[in-house]
Amino acid sequence: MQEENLNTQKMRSKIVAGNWKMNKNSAETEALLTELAAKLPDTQAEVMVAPTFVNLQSAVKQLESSTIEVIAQNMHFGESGAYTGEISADMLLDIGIDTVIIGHSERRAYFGETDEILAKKVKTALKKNMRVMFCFGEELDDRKSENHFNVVETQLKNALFSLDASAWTSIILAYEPVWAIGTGETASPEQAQEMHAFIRKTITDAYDTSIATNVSILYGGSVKPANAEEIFSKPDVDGGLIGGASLVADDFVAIIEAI
Ligand SMILES: O=C[C@H](O)COP(=O)(O)O
Repeated sequence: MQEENLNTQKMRSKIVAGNWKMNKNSAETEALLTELAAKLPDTQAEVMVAPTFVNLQSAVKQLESSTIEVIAQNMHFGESGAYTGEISADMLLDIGIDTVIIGHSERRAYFGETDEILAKKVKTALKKNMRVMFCFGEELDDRKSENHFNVVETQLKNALFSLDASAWTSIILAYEPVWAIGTGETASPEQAQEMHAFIRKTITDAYDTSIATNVSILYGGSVKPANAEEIFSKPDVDGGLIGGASLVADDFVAIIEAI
């Protein structure tokens, strides 16, 4: 059993991703990427950054010779057409981006993205052979009423559980309890581990153990240099999706070092 755990641990990637949200103009983006590339520690983890749409293309060019991957914060489910203000999967691919965040709680809360919309986005991204970093997580009321496991299970089921088993090699999960995002509140390492283990069990029930053990599950929500190591030490936590702390090179580097 111990041997099996070691093997399965090796098979899934460790990932640290920085979601810059609506921060950093072009000069600031270039400066932060320059600093990050210079300070990037030796790591087995995949390191990703998600600048704003307008700076994606220059970021890709700037990081051409770096191992840091540039990813997108969002995309539309349509392939092209009359969707004013939106960006398609093909447009991202065209500038060298093949990983996209889908389902961030801010997209759900402020832009009305429902499970149904997210399921369509996931489907389009996978059809285009993109990798999806799918975000989900409960709100404070769900946690208080101890409904958090049900909420998370429903979010996964609605957006992901109709996918073919083969699609799961292109899925990264990011569990982000909404009450811990940008609030300074963090789920305790034990709360994170408890939920991540539940997520793996839910995937095992819906698919099988192999898919569940091979999918990377990141934790997001006020990860900082001070708490990263303890959170990342939990067996079912495979890294983090970092907001605020990814905007400061030294903090992001310290979080990468913690994995
Ligand atoms: O996408 C990142 C998450 O929303 C976490 O943000 P935060 O680290 O600022 O809490």
